[in-house]
Amino acid sequence: MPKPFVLRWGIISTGRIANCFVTDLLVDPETRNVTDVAHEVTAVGSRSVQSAENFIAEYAKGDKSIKAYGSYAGVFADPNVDAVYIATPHTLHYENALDAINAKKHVLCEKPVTSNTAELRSLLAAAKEHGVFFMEALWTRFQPLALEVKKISESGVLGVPLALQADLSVDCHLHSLPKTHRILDPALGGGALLDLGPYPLIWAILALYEHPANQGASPSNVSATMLKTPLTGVDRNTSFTVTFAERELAAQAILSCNINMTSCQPGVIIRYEQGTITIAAPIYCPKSFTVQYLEGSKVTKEETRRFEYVGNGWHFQADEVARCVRDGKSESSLWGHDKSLVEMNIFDEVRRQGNYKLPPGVEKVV
Ligand SMILES: NC(=O)C1=CN([C@@H]2O[C@H](COP(=O)(O)OP(=O)(O)OC[C@H]3O[C@@H](n4cnc5c(N)ncnc54)[C@H](OP(=O)(O)O)[C@@H]3O)[C@@H](O)[C@H]2O)C=CC1
Ligand SMILES: O=C1OC[C@@H](O)[C@H](O)[C@H]1O
Repeated sequence: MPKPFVLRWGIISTGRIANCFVTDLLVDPETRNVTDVAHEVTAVGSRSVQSAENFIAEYAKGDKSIKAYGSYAGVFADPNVDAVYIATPHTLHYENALDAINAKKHVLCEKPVTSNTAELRSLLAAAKEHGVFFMEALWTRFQPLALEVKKISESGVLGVPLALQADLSVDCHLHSLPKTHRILDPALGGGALLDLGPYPLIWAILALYEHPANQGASPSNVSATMLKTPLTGVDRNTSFTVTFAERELAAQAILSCNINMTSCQPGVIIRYEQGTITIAAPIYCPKSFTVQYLEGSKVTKEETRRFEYVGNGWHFQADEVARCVRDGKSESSLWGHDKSLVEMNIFDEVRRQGNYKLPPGVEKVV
């Protein structure tokens, strides 16, 4: 068997999601039947070298070959790093990703990719100029369950999609959080929309935006409302509808995200002309979905599919990055630049309608 292409990763920051991502990176790809690509962590950068060292000890089994840096710049300059994974709070993604791109590193950047569309456009231009791969880490889109939902959705067995409802809610226990926590701090892009909004939206993008009948059209309308927490003024409860009606498709997504309650089941309902697909919460990493075939309101058949693998689902996006880098691609065909742009355009509009302005100077490009 030919040797797998090995992507050498540098990790930026040592917080919660960086831990999760590295733990999954170190799962043997053969456990998910992947033999063409593999991953190696070669550097970890933190604001404190002690944190980087602790991170390597705890999450990378103390591997002495991994370099610990007390800055992010050290990782960007390291010749043994091919791709950088950025896991800092939302409003830092732009400057961290730009530094990585300027150092000619491929980039996988956590969601939401930037604070706004203008920052994203600036990053895409820089990635093009430096000839590097760039992708938002919308991990859900690469999970086997999502690939299967897309296949059924576009096979035509249920007809075309008409409507979609999706919610992601997490009880963040707001009153116990310090106001400087990234969920509450407006300077870090706090609130429900930027943190949780990508997940209901990813299902709308998969089922509606990507549907062949939509022919790649951007939404024709976005309507939104926000309730803010009096603690710091960030959005606590956000609802938005996204309409796709520019081409052959005429469908609406009703989406919501909340940071003061837990999710309900099912997390996503996609309604087609002749059936429904319901996806179990949590919608960022669902483990099952059910297809109901309908004749009128009568259910004629029902099938539930369940998914299991070693690890927690963050490794599928890493495999995609490795394949794209190996193949010299500038973007993924599963979650390409156009989809991040659709997302950020929608978020800009939702924040505009919800009158949620980030503090002056937080958005680096406007
Ligand atoms: N895909 C997914 O499932 C998830 C994605 N995320 C995304 O990942 C990003 C990080 O979230 P999460 O890991 O939960 O956050 P954490 O607060 O746990 O970690 C963020 C890390 O960023 C670094 N950092 C740099 N500057 C700052 C600053 N001013 N304030 C706080 N931290 C700073 C710190 O690392 P250091 O000190 O080492 O430099 C810190 O540990 C967010 O954008 C979020 O949307 C989050 C959770 C799940
Ligand atoms: O991406 C995420 O998914 C799970 C949430 O708990 C977390 O806050 C968010 O960043």
